[in-house]
Amino acid sequence: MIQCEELVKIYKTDEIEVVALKGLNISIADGEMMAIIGNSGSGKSTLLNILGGLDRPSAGQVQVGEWNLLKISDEELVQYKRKTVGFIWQNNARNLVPYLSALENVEMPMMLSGQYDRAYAKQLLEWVGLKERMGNKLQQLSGGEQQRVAIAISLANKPSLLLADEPTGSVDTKTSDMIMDIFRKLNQELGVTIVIVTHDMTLASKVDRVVAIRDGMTSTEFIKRNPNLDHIEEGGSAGSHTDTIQEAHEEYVVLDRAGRMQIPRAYLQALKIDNKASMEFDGEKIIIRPPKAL
Ligand SMILES: Nc1ncnc2c1ncn2[C@@H]1O[C@H](COP(=O)(O)OP(=O)(O)OP(=O)(O)O)[C@@H](O)[C@H]1O
Repeated sequence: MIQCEELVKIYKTDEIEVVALKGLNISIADGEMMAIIGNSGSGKSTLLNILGGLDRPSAGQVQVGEWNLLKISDEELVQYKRKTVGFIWQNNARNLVPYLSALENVEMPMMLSGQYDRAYAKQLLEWVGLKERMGNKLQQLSGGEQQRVAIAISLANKPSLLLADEPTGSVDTKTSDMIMDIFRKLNQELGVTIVIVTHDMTLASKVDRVVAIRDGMTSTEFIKRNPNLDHIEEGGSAGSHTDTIQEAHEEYVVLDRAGRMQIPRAYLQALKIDNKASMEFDGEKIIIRPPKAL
């Protein structure tokens, strides 16, 4: 579904240039539900905004389904945003209207795109557990309920890709679990591809694949050892909220096509490796050491 190669994003202001993505590679399969983690400023939102068509890449390749987002025209981009992609933010105040009901909020984007369908709007609100509250005005709903309205809105145009930037950032654990359950249901029953950007490791540990971004590039990847654990967890007999990524997932370092990889700064500092290292292949493994003293 998504293929990014050597993706670069440069923000230019009057004085400075910020290189937010520095040749990022990532591919995400059709129907996958995965998470992206990384420190503040590592480029997560920049990547998500590019994938959502909210921002233009500076160089590299980025393909989402049939769309080449580097070459896409402005008119096509409007179509892309309407038809292919749905977006959920941490703070949804900007795309919810407080004096309209939950149902009206979901119907509005449908009207704007000429695909008005009240029955479907109701069905979406039922999906997110708001059947009884759909007539309530947004301002009468709790933060977690509003977030679920936002999820229903993001699905109003039947997107095949759902992008969520810190979707559980401002809700409690119970609502966060509920939102993850909704995502899983959407993913499994409707086949929507879901990409979640998060700081929340508990949430990240619930998806099959987690990709870490460091300094504008993908650095490590965590793959769940037993993808079936989630289903057991739903029944309440396995898994727990204290699951960390390390417990449930195997960690791999990401290599790009040219064989480049990122070595964590902490390792380099511990070994006092600065701008070069010695590398040795012993037939089984590769050993990286500080350079020999000359
Ligand atoms: N519109 C912009 N203009 C200039 N620089 C920007 C802009 N947006 C982001 N940046 C810079 O690009 C880099 C990556 O930012 P980004 O928001 O993608 O990080 P992030 O990983 O999502 O961080 P956070 O977890 O704090 O949201 C940062 O150095 C940021 O300051």
